[in-house]
Amino acid sequence: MRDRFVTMHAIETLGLAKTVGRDRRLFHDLSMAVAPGELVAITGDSGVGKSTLLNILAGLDDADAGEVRIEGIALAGLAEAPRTRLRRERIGFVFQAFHILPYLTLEQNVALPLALISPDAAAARDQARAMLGEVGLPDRGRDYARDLSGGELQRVAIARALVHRPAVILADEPTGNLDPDTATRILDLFARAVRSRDAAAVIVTHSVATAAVADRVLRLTAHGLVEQPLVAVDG
Ligand SMILES: Nc1ncnc2c1ncn2[C@@H]1O[C@H](COP(=O)(O)OP(=O)(O)OP(=O)(O)O)[C@@H](O)[C@H]1O
Repeated sequence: MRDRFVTMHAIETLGLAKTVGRDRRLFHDLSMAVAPGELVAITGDSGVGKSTLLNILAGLDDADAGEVRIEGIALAGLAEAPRTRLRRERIGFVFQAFHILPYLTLEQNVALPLALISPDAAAARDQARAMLGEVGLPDRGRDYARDLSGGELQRVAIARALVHRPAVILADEPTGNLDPDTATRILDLFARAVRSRDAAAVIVTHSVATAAVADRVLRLTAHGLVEQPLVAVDG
C-alpha cells in the first residue's frame, strides 16, 4: 500500500483545493510538508479555512483536488477501513470536537486510542498511567474527567493524542480557553512531548503564544499559505 516514492515527510499535501457552499474557494493548489519532529502552526483570519484544512489532513473531510499523504501513503487511495485504521494508528488529535468523555476516568480516556488498536487492556492502562504522569497528572488516573478543570482537561486531551505514539499530531486551538500562564505551560509540555517522540505536528491557532512554540508558522490567506518569519509572532 506504501507509495513507491517513499517520502521523509510525515505529512505532505500536493495541490489541495477546497470550495465550500455554492462557490466559495477556500484554497487551491495548496502544498505543504511537515517532517518528523517538526511543529508547524497554521494561523489566519477567522473563516479562511484553517479547520477545514486540518479536517482534510485528518481524512475527515475530502479535498476537491490534490492529495494528502501520511508517511507517504495517499489517503484518497485508501478504502474506508484502512483509512480509519491509519487515522487511529498513525494520527493523534487534539480537536475541540474530540471531547474527553466526562463519565470515564482519566486512565480510561487516555487508554481509548490504545483500546482501538490492541486488545491488551493491562498494557493500555499502564501506558495511559505513564502518559498521564508525563503531562503532569500522576496519580490522577482514577479521577473522573467530569471533575477536572479546563487546563487539566487539555492535559488529558494531549495525553490521549500522544499515548499511541502517532507519527502525526493534529491540534485545533489546543489551549483554546485557558489563561495565558496555563496555556504557556501546556504548550511547552505539548511541544516537548511531540519533539521527544519525533512526531510531526500541525497546530491551528489564533494565538501568538501558540505559534511561538512552532518551528514554522504558515499563514493561510485567500492566496494560499504564506510562511511567516518567526520573529513576527513574538510580540
Ligand atoms: N461543509 C461546509 N459547507 C459550507 N460552508 C462550509 C463548510 N465547511 C466550512 N465552511 C465554511 O468555510 C469557511 C472556513 O471555515 P473554517 O472553520 O475552516 O475556518 P477557520 O479558518 O478555521 O475559522 P475560525 O478561525 O473562525 O475557526 C467558513 O466560512 C465556513 O462557514
